[in-house]
Amino acid sequence: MNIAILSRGEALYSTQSLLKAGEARNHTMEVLDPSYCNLAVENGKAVLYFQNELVDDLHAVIPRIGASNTYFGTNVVRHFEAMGVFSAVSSEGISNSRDKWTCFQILAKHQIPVPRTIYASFFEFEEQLKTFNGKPIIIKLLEGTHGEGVILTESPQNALATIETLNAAGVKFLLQEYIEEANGADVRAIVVDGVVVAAMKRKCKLGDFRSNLHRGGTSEMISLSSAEEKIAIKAAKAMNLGFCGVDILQSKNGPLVLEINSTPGLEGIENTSGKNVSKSVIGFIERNKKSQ
Ligand SMILES: Nc1ncnc2c1ncn2[C@@H]1O[C@H](COP(=O)(O)OP(=O)(O)OP(=O)(O)O)[C@@H](O)[C@H]1O
Repeated sequence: MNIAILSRGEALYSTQSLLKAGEARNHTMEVLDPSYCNLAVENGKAVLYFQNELVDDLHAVIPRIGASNTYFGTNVVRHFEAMGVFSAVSSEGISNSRDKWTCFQILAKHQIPVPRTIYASFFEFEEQLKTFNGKPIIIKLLEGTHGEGVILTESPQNALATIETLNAAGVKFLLQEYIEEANGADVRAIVVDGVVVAAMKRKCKLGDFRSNLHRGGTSEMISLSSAEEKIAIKAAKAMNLGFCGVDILQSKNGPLVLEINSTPGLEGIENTSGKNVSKSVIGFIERNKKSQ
């Protein structure tokens, strides 16, 4: 098969890992930078050019769309879908997972437990702060990533000052209960084709509450409980994502889905779990091709 990885970073670990996994299965692999894809509708058909060259020989794409390129990158994926090219990550799943509130709405629709979260108009936020009964509150930017844009406020006064500042800067955010018993850790499960293929526990560095590896967190191997495994699979399905990372907080009331990542980094998870996630993604593409 001819498979393209849609990535702006050919040298990145994740891109290289996917390239190698595809080549090991004798597929013709290439990397296309979505920023150089030109999209057209010609004679009623979706057509795509990479710079000036027509791209009409691909069987599948593996999107690795970064947060800084969500709008155009998702359009490129949607264009391939319109051309009948199989995408390992759906354009719908990418755009829905990038906006944290949209993601929570979809998870709620599918009865998937998440931390108590509030999105309200600025006029209502002060009232809504009271519903947290003076407990610490997490304030999150709707489109933050790598733990940037996640703030822990210890008191309602801090929360109000933060909210007023974000509002003055014109930034959209949500309020969320702080799951203290998670103890600065979360679980990342990688789901491919409805199966958890790898998992790890991430722990924050001393003095932080965010477990992101980009924020200096550390990771260790973990076996998921059956409740965690079920919730990860259900969340990926609800988001229509054939390949994604599901972040879970271990709360006293059971696992809570924190977020879905449509472009999960592969370096941390493959090295920590010892699992070849890329091989699973290529297998997913092969099975899909066979069932066509
Ligand atoms: N409600 C919460 N209670 C406890 N800890 C939390 C909560 N929300 C976030 N955290 C911690 O902060 C980290 C970053 O939060 P979140 O995953 O929402 O941010 P992000 O910027 O979207 O990260 P990512 O790069 O994974 O997309 C989480 O991994 C978790 O450790």
